[in-house]
Amino acid sequence: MSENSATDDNPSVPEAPHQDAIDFLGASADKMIAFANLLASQGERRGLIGPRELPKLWDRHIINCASLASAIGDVRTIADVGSGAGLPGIVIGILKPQANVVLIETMERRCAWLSEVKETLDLANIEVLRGRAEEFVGAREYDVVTARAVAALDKLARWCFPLVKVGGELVLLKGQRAQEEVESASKVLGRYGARDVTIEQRRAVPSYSAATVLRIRRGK
Ligand SMILES: C[S@@+](CC[C@H](N)C(=O)[O-])C[C@H]1O[C@@H](n2cnc3c(N)ncnc32)[C@H](O)[C@@H]1O
Repeated sequence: MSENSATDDNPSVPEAPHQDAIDFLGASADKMIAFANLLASQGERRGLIGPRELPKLWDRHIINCASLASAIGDVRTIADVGSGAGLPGIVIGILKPQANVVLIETMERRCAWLSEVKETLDLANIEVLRGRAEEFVGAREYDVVTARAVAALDKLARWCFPLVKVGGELVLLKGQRAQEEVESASKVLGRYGARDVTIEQRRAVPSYSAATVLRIRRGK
């Protein structure tokens, strides 16, 4: 287990996760720390994460995504659209080894990164698909589709709802304007019979920040 701590001299060393994070992660802790360390050592050079984000890697990124993962029940199939550095897709894949987690990402070099992380951490439940979410419509449907920082909700719903099974859910990390986004996207949400819309401040680990999680169920 890593004993690293962030220092001004070496910003590529992430802070060590708090003890309550280790407790929350349980059997997933070693792989999550290994993922954080990969991001810290390669993320900036590979254009995945800004240098100023590194000291906040656990709070703003890993635990933020873990809070979203904690909103997802025991489902079999999950797709994360626009995974980028693996946020939240890799975090979900580590926390939910029983689920098949598909990472849909359009940029080739980000897909290369995601595939390397999958191999390095031996994440057999993760699959990386290169392309835009819209290109995969009709191929498969998922119990849950997730996304963080990819697009505004009206666009995201158009791309992602066709990938969600009827009765399944979109589970999104959003900002403070989540409610406004829901109102602006009402037309497209109506097209997919959206129901059970909830916006929740979710904090998987008490000593870290809460995440704004928006959930919308697909109707008929
Ligand atoms: C701002 S980054 C966010 C990455 C990551 N979700 C995060 O929170 O750090 C947005 C990512 O979405 C990808 N992307 C944008 N539109 C997409 C689409 N239609 N289908 C799949 N990926 C998309 C981009 O290539 C980029 O990697």
